[in-house]
Amino acid sequence: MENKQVDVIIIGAGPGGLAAAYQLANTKSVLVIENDLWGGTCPNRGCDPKKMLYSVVHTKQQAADLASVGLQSDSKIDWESMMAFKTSYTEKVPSGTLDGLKSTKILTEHGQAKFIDQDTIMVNETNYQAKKIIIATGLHPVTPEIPGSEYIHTSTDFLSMPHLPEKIAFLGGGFVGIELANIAAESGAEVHLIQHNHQILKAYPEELTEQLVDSMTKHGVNFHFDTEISSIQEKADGNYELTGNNDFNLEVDEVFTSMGRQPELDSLNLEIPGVTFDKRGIQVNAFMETANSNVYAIGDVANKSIPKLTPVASFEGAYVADRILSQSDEPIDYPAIPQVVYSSLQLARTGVTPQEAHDNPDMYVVKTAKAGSWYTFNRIQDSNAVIVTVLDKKNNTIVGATVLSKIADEIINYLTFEINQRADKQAVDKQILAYPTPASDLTYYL
Ligand SMILES: Cc1cc2nc3c(=O)[nH]c(=O)nc-3n(C[C@H](O)[C@H](O)[C@H](O)COP(=O)(O)OP(=O)(O)OC[C@H]3O[C@@H](n4cnc5c(N)ncnc54)[C@H](O)[C@@H]3O)c2cc1C
Ligand SMILES: NC(=O)c1ccc[n+]([C@@H]2O[C@H](COP(=O)([O-])OP(=O)(O)OC[C@H]3O[C@@H](n4cnc5c(N)ncnc54)[C@H](O)[C@@H]3O)[C@@H](O)[C@H]2O)c1
Repeated sequence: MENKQVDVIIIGAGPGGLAAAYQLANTKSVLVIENDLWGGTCPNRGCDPKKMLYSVVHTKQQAADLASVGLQSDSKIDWESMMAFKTSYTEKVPSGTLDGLKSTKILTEHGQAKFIDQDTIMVNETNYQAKKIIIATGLHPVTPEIPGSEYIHTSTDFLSMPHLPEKIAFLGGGFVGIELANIAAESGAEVHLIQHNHQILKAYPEELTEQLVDSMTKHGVNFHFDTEISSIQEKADGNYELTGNNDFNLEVDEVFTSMGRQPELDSLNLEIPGVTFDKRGIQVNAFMETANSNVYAIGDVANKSIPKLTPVASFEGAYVADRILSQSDEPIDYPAIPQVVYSSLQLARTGVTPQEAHDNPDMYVVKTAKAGSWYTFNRIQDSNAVIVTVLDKKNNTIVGATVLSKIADEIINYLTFEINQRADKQAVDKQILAYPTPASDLTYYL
């Protein structure tokens, strides 16, 4: 057994771990340990491959919406070519990430990391000791504990499926279920989305999630609300029979879990450094320190009521690196965080929610714009566009926004920027922005 010493060990080479590693690498000796794909979830089996498939699907959906205004097209998705396009990107991610780390003189180990002492990690028969250790091991999909659970696939399997099955079920209508159901249905599969209660995407206002359900239904997704699957049986023809409450019964070619993700903590031996955790992740304080102040947890694996997203993981990685370099004595301070669900319509939100605003009428005003007939949205036949803004009564600046539109991703970024800049109408009106664009509407939101 070899023993080595470094300044900082980072477990997990996803967006969180990598952001910390690069920021530390100039002045510290850094070891990054990864047990699977270099780059982590987002570029290998999350955001990036998903959005490549979505780009193709979304263009088809936009073309169909413009049919009534002169666009004649009969677009069809060829799953195999679309997957090849995705793979042309993802196949280069692990080696590209590893090359990047090596060229920055960051030490790397491929293998399962585990604590064997408060400050020592064992990987591949080597013990590495460090003053500071950062855990950035992310999440993995939850699978229900029901008979037949071994037949259930995950989002990772979906994003590398060589062929599109004819009939698919997704268990759970959160981010993953909604986004993948849209891709599968638009690509030609019969899609069933099973949600155990009455609302998909519970963090969003119900009026808007209902509109998204209407839109997705028109695009071929079959929703089954208040339905919980209790068993899955393999049939003689290789199909799967799903059985649930209220006599629910459905036969499909493939079934995917999309009912949430849980922290990746297996075999880390967290009791050795005294790091505490629960089913929502590793407990951290306002400095991202765990119960052992020399061990940090960042990104998806940290138990925080902050959206679990790539830019959040990178933000936390950079923050912890700053702290280790003694550049920051301040608790982590998040700006407004935008979240977007990419489906037949995009549903996005940032900052103060309409619900929080309704609960605090002395502080906030809520403005709802049914914007389908505005020039920007009419031009792209986005007749369902809704923009809900929350304004701070004191200074009339935007502090929150929720957007349902085909271009909600773009609009929410502008609004997030306005929120973080605390821009009032005067500040926005001082800008000259290209016209006609979604940004040229910014003045109307104030
Ligand atoms: C289908 C899907 C779509 C998504 N789409 C978006 C999106 O559009 N936008 C967005 O912002 N976010 C999206 N996300 C979320 C995003 O991928 C995560 O928030 C982000 O990857 C979190 O980064 P992380 O560094 O915390 O963890 P991860 O990226 O999960 O990286 C953790 C790494 O740690 C490794 N690891 C785990 N245990 C060990 C161990 N014991 N030893 C060594 N290595 C270990 C893992 O193999 C992994 O590579 C999506 C997620 C999924 C699943
Ligand atoms: N566009 C994005 O930013 C994006 C995309 C995908 C994933 N993500 C990240 O990944 C995380 C995980 O996404 P997710 O969709 O797996 O989880 P989620 O928590 O967003 O959604 C899970 C859904 O499954 C439902 N559910 C739970 N148990 C069920 C059961 N037994 N039967 C039927 N439905 C059930 C829940 O009510 C919920 O609607 C997200 O919170 C997000 O941070 C982000």
